[in-house]
Amino acid sequence: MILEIRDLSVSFDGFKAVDNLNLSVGQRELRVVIGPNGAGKTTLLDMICGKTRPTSGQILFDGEEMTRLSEDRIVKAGIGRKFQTPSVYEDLTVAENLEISLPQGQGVLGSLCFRRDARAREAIEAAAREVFLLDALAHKAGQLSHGQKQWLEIGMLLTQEPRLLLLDEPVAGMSPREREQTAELLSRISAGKSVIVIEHDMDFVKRIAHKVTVLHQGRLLSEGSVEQVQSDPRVIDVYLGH
Ligand SMILES: Nc1ncnc2c1ncn2[C@@H]1O[C@H](COP(=O)(O)OP(=O)(O)OP(=O)(O)O)[C@@H](O)[C@H]1O
Repeated sequence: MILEIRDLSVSFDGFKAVDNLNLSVGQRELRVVIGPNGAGKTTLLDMICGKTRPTSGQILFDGEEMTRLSEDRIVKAGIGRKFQTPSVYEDLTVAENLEISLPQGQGVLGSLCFRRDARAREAIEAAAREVFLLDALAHKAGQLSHGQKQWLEIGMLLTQEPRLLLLDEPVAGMSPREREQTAELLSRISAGKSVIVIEHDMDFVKRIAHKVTVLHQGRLLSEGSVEQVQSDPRVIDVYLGH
């Protein structure tokens, strides 16, 4: 297991947004987290990446306790997070956006060493190719479609070579074609890393999920294959039946 969450809870002014949650994610697993609005999905990812501090419980990444580490340390440990709205630098090109996200010391700008320069270029091109943006390297990020911005942000995360990627509704606002490409991208990524995706679109969930976790009111409601959770009466009752 790359991620083990034990008895995790967080309260906001006495309200339990995540309540005694246990969750394990395997190596090269693509896990999808679903559940109604307010179920605690985003809060769960916020705790894994260190943005929100749990009230109690443990988050073990590759056997190491992450619970009290800073967001920076958690990124360095190998956990990358993408938020719901893309946050790319609109005035910079695709290549520049990818470059500034390279791990420290690898950037082309200010680099005096030719070989390092070439390595950085290769890393930028590899990331751009991976997220379907090789032909757009010189374009300003502000000119990209919403879906392409989402891909650029995934590319920026990939340059940091995370071992666990956390994605909050990665296909929101994407065209059908972009969704298809994103499904392909996520399958490729999960051949080498673990991925946790929050998603509402069940057709997309069916295409990508190895396993699904259903949250409701901060608790684990159901877990299993897409077919298993889709036929679970509790899931139909609180989520899929609506
Ligand atoms: N910082 C905070 N302070 C107070 N309450 C919060 C905070 N963050 C989240 N909550 C509450 O915790 C609950 C869970 O929110 P969360 O955003 O994790 O749900 P979600 O499952 O991601 O929902 P959605 O599908 O709408 O994004 C909600 O009731 C929300 O209002």
